[in-house]
Amino acid sequence: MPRYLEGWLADVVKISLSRERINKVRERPIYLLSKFIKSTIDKNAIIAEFKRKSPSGLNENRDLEEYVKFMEENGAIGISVLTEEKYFGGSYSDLENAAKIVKIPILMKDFIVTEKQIDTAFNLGADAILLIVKILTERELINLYEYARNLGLEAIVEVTDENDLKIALRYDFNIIGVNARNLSSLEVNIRNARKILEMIPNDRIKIAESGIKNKEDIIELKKYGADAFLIGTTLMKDPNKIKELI
Ligand SMILES: O=C(O)c1ccccc1NCC(=O)[C@H](O)[C@H](O)COP(=O)(O)O
Repeated sequence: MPRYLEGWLADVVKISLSRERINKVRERPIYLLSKFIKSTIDKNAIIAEFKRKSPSGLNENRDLEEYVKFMEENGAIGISVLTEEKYFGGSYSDLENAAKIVKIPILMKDFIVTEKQIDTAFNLGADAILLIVKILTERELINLYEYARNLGLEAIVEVTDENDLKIALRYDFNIIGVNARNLSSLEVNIRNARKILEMIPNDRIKIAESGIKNKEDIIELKKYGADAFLIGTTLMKDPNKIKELI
């Protein structure tokens, strides 16, 4: 059973626990996110996120196919697709549709607490999944990580504070996401994210997530060790921004 949670997080985990596995034969090769990030030298490694709405108040209904195609054509090295339905307006069909279009890594962005969700990610063509330290027990985190790796998927292990990071660094998770957004209060604290980034050893791939608005934010986060940048709201509001952020 995931960790004790309150409010919307408890609700979103309860929904995750009951989501059905989608049984479908995977139709695309696996594109390793770690490889794409490590081989990005001449530009910023941007993972462009598709999310229609969010608890923080985003509400942007764009054409998914157009968005993901545009991001790939303009240099994004990955796509994050929200598949959580209630709070983010996402769906498994969004993931399936994105997988038919792009030839760059796709992250299934959801609140993953079951193996069924990881099976669905693999079957629908995702290349990576998100494992959020804040909502999982350590045993669940390890088990789900190994389950994903056994399918050939990579996992971004997401931390939001020093306690989460202390847990994540006990294991050899090779991709760590630092979310500047507090998942309960929704407050975005870039300063805190920079402090967490600095605490991560350089043998891990570090992804800065949330609150990235402009090139200055990227330059600053790079100074603190970020290798890649997961950007949703800024790009959903104005996809052309990718041209100045890349
Ligand atoms: O986006 C939200 O409002 C949100 C609220 C609570 C938990 C997670 C949330 N979003 C998921 C994410 O981590 C972000 O979508 C992602 O990091 C991109 O953030 P942003 O560029 O600030 O949209």
